[in-house]
Amino acid sequence: MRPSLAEYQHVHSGKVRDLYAVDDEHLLFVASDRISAYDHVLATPIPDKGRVLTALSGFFFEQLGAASHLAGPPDDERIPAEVLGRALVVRKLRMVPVECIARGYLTGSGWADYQAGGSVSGVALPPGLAENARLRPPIFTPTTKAEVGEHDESISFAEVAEKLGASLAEQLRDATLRIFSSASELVAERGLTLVDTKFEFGLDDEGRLVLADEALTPDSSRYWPADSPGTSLDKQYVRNWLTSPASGWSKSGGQEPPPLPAEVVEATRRRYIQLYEQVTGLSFGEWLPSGA
Ligand SMILES: N#Cc1c(N)ncnc1-c1cnn(Cc2cccc(F)c2)c1
Repeated sequence: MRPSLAEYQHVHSGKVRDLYAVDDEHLLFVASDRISAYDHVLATPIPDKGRVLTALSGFFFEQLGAASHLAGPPDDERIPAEVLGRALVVRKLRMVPVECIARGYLTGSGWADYQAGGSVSGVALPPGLAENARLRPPIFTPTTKAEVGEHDESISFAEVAEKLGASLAEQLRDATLRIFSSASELVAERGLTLVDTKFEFGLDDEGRLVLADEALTPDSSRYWPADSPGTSLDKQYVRNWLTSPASGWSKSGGQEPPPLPAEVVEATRRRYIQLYEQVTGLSFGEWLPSGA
């Protein structure tokens, strides 16, 4: 008999994820169907988003072979029925207070930083690069972990080393770039470009570095179709509608975004499922709960 979610102590809620204590050594990492856009958590959930992102994390935790915080299978008996398929049991770690970002392309905030100063998180880049330019080799561009409502701020590798010590800083950089490169190769074989990603790491009781949080989901990463650089795969329908006259909303108006039309919700749901099936080669219809 599975426990109910109410039996677990709520630990933390982010914009789209929730964390509960299972016992002294384990947490329940829950992905919601909430979606954020333009720094707002939208009023309209995307059905199956939490299940898709959990299935993707589980896939990469298994495929990449890196030491991860995963502490049980997707149908672990400790997972309550109401979140089965969108929750994982994970080991409790001492979390490293740095967001570990790898970039294979110059886009998003990296492009903005480059335009402003010719570098990203202290990594100097050649002049004259265009937006979406490929970065060979990929670069490590860490940020702080901002408080709720604040934005993460770029920090240099030297600042990470000053904050955490040179050895741990080097481990974070090496692990981030190694896992990013492995995942990039894997998804490239499936017609996708992994543009950038944010990893979070923790330390276990023996002081070993362990991959935590979510892994290579569209919430922590950018993916492009390999033949269409710059095309967001998951939130394009939402962003296009929100910034179209049809929504009656303005990014700069200070208002909460309006609810999404059903067709935008369904198109976005299908995009998430399509990304999962393209990355994994598996049918999302086989993912939990399937009468588990
Ligand atoms: N992963 C992980 C993890 C771990 N394995 N051990 C200890 N702490 C964490 C942990 C603490 N905060 N977060 C971010 C986060 C995730 C999910 C939902 C939220 F609200 C917030 C992660």
